[in-house]
Amino acid sequence: MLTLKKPDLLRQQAYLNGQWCDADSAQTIAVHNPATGELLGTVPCMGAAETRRAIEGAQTAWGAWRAMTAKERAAILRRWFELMTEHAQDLALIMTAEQGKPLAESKGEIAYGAAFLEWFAEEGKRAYGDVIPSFARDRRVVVTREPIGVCAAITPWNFPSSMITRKAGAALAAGCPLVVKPAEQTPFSALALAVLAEQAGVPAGVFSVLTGDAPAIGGEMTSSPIVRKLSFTGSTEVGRLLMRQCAPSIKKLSLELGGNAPFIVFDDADLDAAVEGAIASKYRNAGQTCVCTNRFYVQDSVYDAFSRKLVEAVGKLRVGNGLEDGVTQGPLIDEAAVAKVQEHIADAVAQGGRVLIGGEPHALGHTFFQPTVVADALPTMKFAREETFGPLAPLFRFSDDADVVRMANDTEYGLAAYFYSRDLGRVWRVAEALEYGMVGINTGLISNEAVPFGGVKQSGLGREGSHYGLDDYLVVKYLCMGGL
Ligand SMILES: NC(=O)c1ccc[n+]([C@@H]2O[C@H](COP(=O)([O-])OP(=O)(O)OC[C@H]3O[C@@H](n4cnc5c(N)ncnc54)[C@H](O)[C@@H]3O)[C@@H](O)[C@H]2O)c1
Ligand SMILES: O=C[C@H](O)CS(=O)(=O)O
Repeated sequence: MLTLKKPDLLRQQAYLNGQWCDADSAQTIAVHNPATGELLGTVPCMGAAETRRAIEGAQTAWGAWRAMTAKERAAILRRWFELMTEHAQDLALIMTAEQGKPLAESKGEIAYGAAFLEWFAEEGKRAYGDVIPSFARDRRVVVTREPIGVCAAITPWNFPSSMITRKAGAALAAGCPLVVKPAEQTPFSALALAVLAEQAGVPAGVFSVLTGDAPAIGGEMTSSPIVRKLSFTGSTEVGRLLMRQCAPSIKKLSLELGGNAPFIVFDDADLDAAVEGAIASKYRNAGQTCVCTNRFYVQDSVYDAFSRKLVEAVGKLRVGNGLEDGVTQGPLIDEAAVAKVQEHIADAVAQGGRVLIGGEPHALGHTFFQPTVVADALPTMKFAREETFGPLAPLFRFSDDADVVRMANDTEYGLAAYFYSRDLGRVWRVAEALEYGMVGINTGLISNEAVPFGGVKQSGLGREGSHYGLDDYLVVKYLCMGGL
């Protein structure tokens, strides 16, 4: 069982309109530790009725929340940030227990997630409008930016804390209340955020966390006329479904969806730096991030050297329970995730792919999997088109720049891309030709609260973080004052 300095951070009730409560049906969902299979606890299995109450509570709370000054809202968000920072160790322990990532990565996510509260506390004070030179002598034109209203959010298991604060920070700073449904695999991180939100002074109804039946809760969020905006982070498949469900009520949408990131190593790359970036962008969270590299393209003349260096670095990764010191790769989230990785490896080998390291479930059992590198990858292999979402690095060869850019862009996704080159002209040409929302150049780590995070094509809509992220929770109002 978890030993926390602040034991009441681990809640087995949902947080609705300032109250901790069970499901109307008293039904619960069990939550297990993916590293050990042990039962961590249960959370309420809520549905449409509880969701409706949370949305109505948010509508009730909205008036007073939007009437606060941006500075007053900022003070509460800042306090929430401070409490997250103060309790980072406990929050990280909860996250590693329910999601599996190494404790160091969990601590990193808590700091990253808290930073969105800190960032948007300040950004909310800069929701500037405009005064536009009038089109008539007797009129004056003013533009204001106002909170869109009650917002709903549905978030994934792979970053169970920061994917919530990335939305909550922007929504609350803009003056909007937010109702959140976290992933069923990782509810405790979300509920711990609610404990600290309550302590920070977030008023009842401004931030609620529902756990339970995803289609029922999502169905209410997407159909309620009170909900003006939905922010979703998760798979492209579910994103499409939610987009369809929101269409009848014309909700504003933020969609942070799937990816299939290319990682291009040109012949003029610093290979040691490229390997460091490859490890960071491929094996973080055991390959379970939306911006993880899914395809490595290595130029012919450096293919063997890069492959050798990468295999050497992958061999140093240590697989184990994320609570153990020195572990750098935890388990995958569930058996389905393991099966997907095995399917992609088997498909590649059947087409001539060569496993250079790994390739099998780890001897630790459960959902641990060996960090894997496969050489001689081909465009006909499944990982060329499907997001693996696991610790598998396929190595494709390429000859010239135009060819590799074409291959890199040959996907319905467009979230993140990476490449290594030290030729300035090549850097600009390739950066401008890649059809992605985010491009890492000579780096494998691009995420931060101050940058516009998001994709193009079927990786989503909108941006999170940065000053762009606030726009998604505001609407523009044009005031025309006549008779002057
Ligand atoms: N672009 C990003 O920022 C980002 C971040 C994290 C994860 N992802 C993507 O998410 C996927 C993996 O995460 P996942 O397995 O949690 O995704 P998922 O789409 O299966 O689940 C995400 C959330 O949607 C909920 N959900 C599922 N079906 C639903 C329904 N019918 N109605 C309402 N809610 C529903 C789940 O309960 C969960 O809370 C990957 O494709 C990954 O690339 C993207
Ligand atoms: O899985 C996608 C998240 O957005 C991860 S991160 O923002 O790159 O940390």
